[in-house]
Amino acid sequence: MAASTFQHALGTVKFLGWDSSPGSQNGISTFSVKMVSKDFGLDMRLLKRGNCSSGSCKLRMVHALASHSSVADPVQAPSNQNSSDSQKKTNETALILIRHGESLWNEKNLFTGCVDVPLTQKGVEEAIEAGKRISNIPVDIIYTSALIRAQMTAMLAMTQHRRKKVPIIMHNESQQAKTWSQIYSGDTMKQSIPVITAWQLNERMYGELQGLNKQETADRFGKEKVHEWRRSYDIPPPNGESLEMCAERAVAYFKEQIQPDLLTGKNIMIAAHGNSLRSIIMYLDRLTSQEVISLELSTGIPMLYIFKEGKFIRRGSPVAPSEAGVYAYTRKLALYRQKLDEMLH
Ligand SMILES: O=C(O)[C@@H](CO)OP(=O)(O)O
Repeated sequence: MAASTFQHALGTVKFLGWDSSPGSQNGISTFSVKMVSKDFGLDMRLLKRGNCSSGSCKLRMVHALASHSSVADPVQAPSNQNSSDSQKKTNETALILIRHGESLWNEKNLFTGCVDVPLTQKGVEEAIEAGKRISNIPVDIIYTSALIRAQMTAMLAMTQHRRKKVPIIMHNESQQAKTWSQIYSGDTMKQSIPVITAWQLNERMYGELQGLNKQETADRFGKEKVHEWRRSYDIPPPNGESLEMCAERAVAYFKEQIQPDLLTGKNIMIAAHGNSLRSIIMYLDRLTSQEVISLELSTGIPMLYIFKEGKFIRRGSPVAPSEAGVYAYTRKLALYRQKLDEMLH
């Protein structure tokens, strides 16, 4: 039989054909399928025995196998995993945005931009506190920037999550990195959350201000000039990116990579930066370039959105893991939390 592909919610499943191995004896045929999951960057070849002979039967078995190997949460997450037309159907999913905790250069009041600086002790504590606040909200995929302060924040926050899945950074930078970081257990995968890193979510590149002290720069160039560089929409700092330029790549990435995951029912957390998140919030909340100027984000504060019927509904920041308002708002979130309670008691 010619190789055929099958579209599963988790990725593309490719039927590679019948195997002529000893498994095809005694009327039991062996067939081989390959599953390429977008979520896990997974490229897994599986051998499965089956006794089907018709093409449709084979495809059904391939589907069953793909479902078996999926990262679907045994706690019924508020997603449409059981729906065959989940691509089109209306979903209600959670989107958490979190700016990284305080970095060593935040503490020193230095322009940071794309310089890769780690968290301070306070930043570590902020990330853990943020994790407590979202510990009852489902997370299926994590997106972070390529910078360590956002990645540390995401990882530390997930140590507090009640579902206790393991966040795993996907290494797709080369074929070797991909191959060497593969997971070969479906069960282990079910207990994992893919962490996708993307430079497009990086902080706005601050050009020749990177490494300069913010106060000293204001003293030297004037308060107004520095405020214009920091908070105007379309005026870039010397040889750096304006917020508009940062928004072009961050929002394009959100629309092309993250929004399709939300549409297929995935609950997403994005750990990123002051300006890349301001850009994304401008898109989510339909802010004008005037309105975004006054938007300020604190370090380590998670913000929750519900994605429903193609719209982003801002829910603000859960103040505590048990905040009633968040769970009262959506039945699916309340149900998820209830299942966690049942599972953990
Ligand atoms: O230095 C930076 O990279 C950013 C975020 O800390 O600063 P600003 O608040 O000026 O955009």
